[in-house]
Parts: sequence; structure tokens; C-alpha cells
Amino acid sequence: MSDGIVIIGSGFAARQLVKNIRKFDVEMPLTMIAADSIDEYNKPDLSHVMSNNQRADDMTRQRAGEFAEQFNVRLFPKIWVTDIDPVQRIVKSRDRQWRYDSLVLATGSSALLPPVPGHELMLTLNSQDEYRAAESRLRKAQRVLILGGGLIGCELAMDFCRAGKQVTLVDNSASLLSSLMPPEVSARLQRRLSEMGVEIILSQQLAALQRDGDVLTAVLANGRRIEADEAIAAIGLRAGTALAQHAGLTVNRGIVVDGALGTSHEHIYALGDCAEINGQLMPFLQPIQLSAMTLAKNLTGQQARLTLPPMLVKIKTPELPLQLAGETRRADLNWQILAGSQGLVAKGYDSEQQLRAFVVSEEQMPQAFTLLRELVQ
Ligand SMILES: Cc1cc2nc3c(=O)[nH]c(=O)nc-3n(C[C@H](O)[C@H](O)[C@H](O)COP(=O)(O)OP(=O)(O)OC[C@H]3O[C@@H](n4cnc5c(N)ncnc54)[C@H](O)[C@@H]3O)c2cc1C
Repeated sequence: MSDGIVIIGSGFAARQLVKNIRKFDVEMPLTMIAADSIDEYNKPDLSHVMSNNQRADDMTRQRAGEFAEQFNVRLFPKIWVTDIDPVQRIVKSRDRQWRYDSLVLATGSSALLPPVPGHELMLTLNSQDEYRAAESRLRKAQRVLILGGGLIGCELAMDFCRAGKQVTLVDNSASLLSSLMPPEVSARLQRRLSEMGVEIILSQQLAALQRDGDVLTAVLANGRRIEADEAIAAIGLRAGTALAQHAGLTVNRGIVVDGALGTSHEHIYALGDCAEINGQLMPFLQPIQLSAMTLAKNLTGQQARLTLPPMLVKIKTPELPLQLAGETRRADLNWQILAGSQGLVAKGYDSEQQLRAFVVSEEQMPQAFTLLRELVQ
């Protein structure tokens, strides 16, 4: 007997898919299998747990049982899926299997650790479970080293600082948020973090970590030694592609999908942080929400293709929140920056004077919506 549409994962992608499918079809059999408890939490809240004094359990928004009842889904929590057989259309765990009509991989991503001696001493904050495991150590820690000055690293640095901890932020680039915007634009955030007391060390690599009793020592490539109580890795994410790869699906940086969210194998789809769309990973809620809506239509007999409008990404650093959109990573843009007491507006133009990207601070948020409409895709 078939288990209908089988979804692996219970994160935002999987839940959005279920909610959207139920708008079109209340009966279709749905099965969700995930390594976690299948309780719902909002992952972006991890950026504020320390200053909000929030415990891991406080993050739970809906219990698995209520979700199952509300959306008529069969749930299999705390199960690690080990294998997919695309020919027999079977999903396997160590001790049981499910037969699918359609399979959706919503396996998310995992936080990268640096390839240095002692990396196993580092903590990561990419799920409620990871926070639960690290919570008591992080609460106790007075000195926290954060490796990685990207979006998540900056958010965590500000959060831990606001929670009264002594924070050191280390990045191998010459500026913060270096993969998202030019240094002239991120400089404001860098200054704000420094004023708050975060020690920012740029253009430096971590070479090793050692623990001696309660003291963790980070050794940088230039020989400098930094003592901390805990260290957190925020150097990037790796898409959860292992199952897909093992099953012979086309995988690049993520599981490659087309505009209908279909993978290289018939009846298998991918969604969320694990999916690569138009050659890009898009580990943000808005593209996931739009992808889930498109896939829900396709799985309920409609024909839909994903179109992604220009989208805003928020950097949730409460002392200086920023919003960005467009191809901010492009190296060839000419940036026009207006910064003053009224806030920041930075616009990135291409050689034909077309607006390709922008960054604004909170004071200038109303401008963001106008700029979003001007943005050339
Ligand atoms: C600190 C932080 C702050 C963020 N802030 C923002 C923000 O402000 N705005 C924004 O848009 N985005 C933000 N994001 C990103 C956003 O939260 C993610 O893109 C989104 O939550 C990913 O959802 P997902 O369902 O694809 O993956 P996940 O939530 O990672 O879910 C993956 C699921 O797959 C399951 N799984 C994986 N492999 C297996 C297996 N083999 N067997 C069984 N189960 C498996 C896991 O148990 C889990 O249930 C943030 C992320 C972080 C970490």
C-alpha cells in the first residue's frame, strides 16, 4: 500500500508544503518523516534566543500531534531516513520502509565546521535541537568566540553582545558580510558592533582550537591566541544532499530542481535549503514559501512553474537592522552610498546604469519597496 506523498523533513519547507497542499486537497494521503521531533519552531528566532533569554523549549510553536490532527498528516518523528530506492519508489530507515507516489526531499542544510584541529569543540546553531544541546553551555559562557562574519555570524554576535557576553568575531575576509555587500556598505554595521563592544578580527583564519578544562583557546593563523568559554561556527551551510546523491539524483551545490521543483528523477521533488534552483541555493523563507506553493499545485494536479520576484532579505541586527535585495554579491557594480543621520541607502548599478542591488537601513525602509520595483532582474 502506498503512503501517498512522502515528505522527508519537518522544517519550514516541509510544513509550508503540507499547508499549501491542504488548501487544494484535504484528503490526499500525506506522510512526513523527520529526524527531529516534528514540533514546529521558527528557525530565524535562533538569532535572538540569548538576548530574549529564550529557552529551546520556549521556541516551540505547535506540537507535532496538533499539526498532524490539523492538517491530516501521518507523522514519523525521530527517524533518520537512510536510503531511497527511486525504482521501487521506497524510502527506508534502519528498521522500516515507506512506499511513495511522490517523494519530496525537504532535508534542509547543516552548518559547516572549519577543517582545523579541534573543530569538534565548536557549537552550531542551525536548529532548535542544536540550540537545546548547546543551551546550558551558552548560557554559562561569558566569553564567546564566533567564527564567520556573514549574515548569521553578525546576527549572533549582536545577540550575544546584547545578552551581556564578551564577543569576539573572527572572519577571514577583509570586511563583515563580505559575500553580501561591499565593505563601504557593511562598514556601518561593523562600527556599530565595535561600539557595542564586539571585538572584530578580520582577514584572519582560525588555525586550531584547544580545550584545557573550562578554557577554550582559539589559535589564529597569525599565532594570536584567544581565550573563550565557547566557540560557535557560523561559516556557512551545506545543503542536505546526501540522500539524493546516494539515490543517483543530479546534485550540484544542492539537489538540482527545475521550475516545477522536480529533480532529475520522476516523482521526486526537492524544496527548501536542500534545493538548487536556477543554479542557486536560496536558504531564505520567502523563496521557500513560493516554492512550496508551486510544488503544492503540481502535486495536486495543477501545472505551475516557479517565478521568483525580487525579494528582500533582512539582517536582524536590532541595533542596526539592514535590508538588502538583488545581486548584492556582484563584483562589477558601481555603488552609490548615501549615509548620514537619516540612515543608509546604498544602490548598486551595472555598467548600463541599471539598478541591480541595494541595501537600506531601517530608517529608510519605505524606500526599499520603491527600489524593489526599480530593480532589474
Ligand atoms: C540563525 C538563523 C537565522 C535565520 N534567519 C532568517 C531570516 O531572518 N529570514 C529568512 O528568510 N531566513 C532565515 N534563516 C534561514 C531559514 O530559517 C531557512 O532557510 C529555513 O528555515 C530552512 O527550512 P528547511 O525546511 O529547508 O530546512 P530545515 O529547517 O533545516 O529542515 C530540515 C529537516 O530535514 C530533516 N532531515 C534532514 N535529513 C534527514 C534524514 N536523512 N532523515 C530524516 N530527516 C532528515 C531534519 O530533521 C529537519 O526536519 C535563518 C537561519 C538561521 C540558522
